[in-house]
Amino acid sequence: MRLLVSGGGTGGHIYPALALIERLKQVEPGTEVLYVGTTRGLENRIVPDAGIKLETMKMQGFKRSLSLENFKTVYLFLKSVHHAKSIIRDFKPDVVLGTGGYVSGAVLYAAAKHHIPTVIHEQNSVVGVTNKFLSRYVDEIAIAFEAARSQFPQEKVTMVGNPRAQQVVSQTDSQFSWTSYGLKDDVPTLMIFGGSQGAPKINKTVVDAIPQFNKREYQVIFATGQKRYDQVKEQLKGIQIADNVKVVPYIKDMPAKMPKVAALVSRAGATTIAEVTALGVPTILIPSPYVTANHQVKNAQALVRKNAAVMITEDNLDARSLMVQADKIMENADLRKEMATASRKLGKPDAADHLIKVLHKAIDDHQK
Ligand SMILES: CC(=O)N[C@H]1[C@@H](OP(=O)(O)OP(=O)(O)OC[C@H]2O[C@@H](n3ccc(=O)[nH]c3=O)[C@H](O)[C@@H]2O)O[C@H](CO)[C@@H](O)[C@@H]1O
Repeated sequence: MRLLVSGGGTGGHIYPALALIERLKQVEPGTEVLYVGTTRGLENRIVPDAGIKLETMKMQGFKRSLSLENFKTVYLFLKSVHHAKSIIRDFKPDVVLGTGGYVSGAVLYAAAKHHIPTVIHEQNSVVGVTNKFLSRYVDEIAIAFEAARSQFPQEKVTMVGNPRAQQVVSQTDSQFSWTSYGLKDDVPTLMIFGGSQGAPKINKTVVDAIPQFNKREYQVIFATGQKRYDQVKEQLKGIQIADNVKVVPYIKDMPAKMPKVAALVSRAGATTIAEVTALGVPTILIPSPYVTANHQVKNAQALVRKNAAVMITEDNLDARSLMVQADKIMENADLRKEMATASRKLGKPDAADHLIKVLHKAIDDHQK
């Protein structure tokens, strides 16, 4: 298959695309892939790291208020559609997949106008602006939460889950060892990160909690977000960090590591949730209050209702509330087992295979 993929800005849109590509290359070894991203998003690091060819375009989002910047946005969008058309002419894809972010808006719109089969993947329960716009033009829409179905033209929708779920469950036998971080393999590990970019409030709270984490029997791996690492190091000045706590900018190759954590503290982004439910990782979710229609709270509630996770709202987050929940879970293996079982019931560990079927359906329907 010749697959053109576009999704950008943040890890939650990029990792599902990469997981799909990895699986597609396994089942269809002749697959050729080209990825189109923005010049600024996380894809600039993550996509080439995964050995996938990346083309970039300059994009920006709309401002909510009327502003001159919006004219620039429209100009950049039209320029990107033009650029995307030339990429499509050169690459000649069989199908184009969009996983969200402004860049996928331009690429999928151009592909649909070119009569190339198109599929979008929506990771969230509340549909993103770009996918909402594209839903009129594309052939197929793959979703990961049932709640998204009614927000799209229903005849195009198929439930697939999130391909990243399949990727993490396929690596549960990885050789990864916590000793590579200076931690131990026989001690329960609590992993902490605030989404793919880190979250200042979570970071500050963890910094405040470090004197207590230092004294625990469990160990902690804390990723601050690449861009926020220097700020956290500044906050950490004068605070002692014991051997059981490690602070890093970013955790690469999460599919090898997440199966080896006892519990996770994180934002409630859709891709993170797909990973933890596929693996059954007990989770403390701190939804971002800065996202469209508060969708992370809805993501989190789906797990909390089934006792697969606990939620701390950002309003109630401080070192004390974090430690209460962290200790409750990390110091009780039976509770972790119960949460893991509940979480796994919500997982969709064959999502990539389902999405591949949808790609083929789009191709086949065009040949009819
Ligand atoms: C602020 C914002 O707009 N957030 C959105 C964004 O979140 P965000 O990009 O944070 O996405 P998710 O939480 O869904 O995914 C984060 C991804 O990054 C990985 N990871 C994280 C930290 C790290 O050090 N290493 C690493 O690999 C996680 O394992 C996961 O695969 O996209 C999601 C999916 O569309 C949405 O649900 C979120 O609401």
